[in-house]
Amino acid sequence: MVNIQNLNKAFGRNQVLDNLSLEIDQKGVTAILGPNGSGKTTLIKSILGMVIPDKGAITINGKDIKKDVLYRENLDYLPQIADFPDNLKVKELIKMIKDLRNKPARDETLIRFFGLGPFLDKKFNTLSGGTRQKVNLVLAFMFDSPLIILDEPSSGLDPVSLIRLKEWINREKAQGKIILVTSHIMSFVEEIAENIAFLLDGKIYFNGSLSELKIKTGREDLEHAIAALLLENDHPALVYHES
Ligand SMILES: Nc1ncnc2c1ncn2[C@@H]1O[C@H](COP(=O)(O)OP(=O)(O)OP(=O)(O)O)[C@@H](O)[C@H]1O
Repeated sequence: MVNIQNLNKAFGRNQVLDNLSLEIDQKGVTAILGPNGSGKTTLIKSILGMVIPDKGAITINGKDIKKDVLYRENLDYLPQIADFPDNLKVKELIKMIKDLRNKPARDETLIRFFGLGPFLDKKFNTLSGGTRQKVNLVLAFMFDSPLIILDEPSSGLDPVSLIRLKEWINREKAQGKIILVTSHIMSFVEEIAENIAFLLDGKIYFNGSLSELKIKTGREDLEHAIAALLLENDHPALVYHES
């Protein structure tokens, strides 16, 4: 269970997270949604300890993450933009991460699942964007952690790979894991997520099930439900000026 209490984070004068509180105790997928720049990645990185909040507390399974750095042993993360050493082959990269974590890994199963066999001897930085994303997915899923955080996991994937990703996420859900996902692809979110946390202006504007969100906004699909939330709030993300 992830509990976030009164989190504040500013970059200079830009107050990105403004006393944000959120409790994620449901197993399955919670999608963290919000307009560009609303702070989704900042929130995720705060959970990961990669961004240090100005104020507030985060606990995972009741333990304050500031006091227990080992919590990251049981957490896996897919970054929006992965930055790996240049010139490493895919198999060397996977081995490096396995050596660093020193835990049993399901890399072979995942390599087969995402069809990465032919790319193992290629250098990571020479791969196409979608193939790189599949390597990132292998790295994110291979340690079988109970908490998985995926920042834009569908980015760059072709339709077949996207179906595979949804299949894999469903497998993880069936094992009772907590999965946090950000995505701007609402059809993807609608297929995988049970819960929606919607960020606006540094706060959680909506937190509940997908069906509650649709009922609240009177919309049948997530895309229109989100647009209705922004409209309700007269949010600048929906204002278009012709110049
Ligand atoms: N390291 C940083 N230094 C300064 N400003 C930052 C930094 N990281 C994020 N920001 C700012 O914080 C705000 C929120 O950024 P963040 O990446 O968390 O948004 P997001 O909701 O994930 O956006 P997107 O949907 O575009 O990925 C933005 O205005 C961004 O410019």
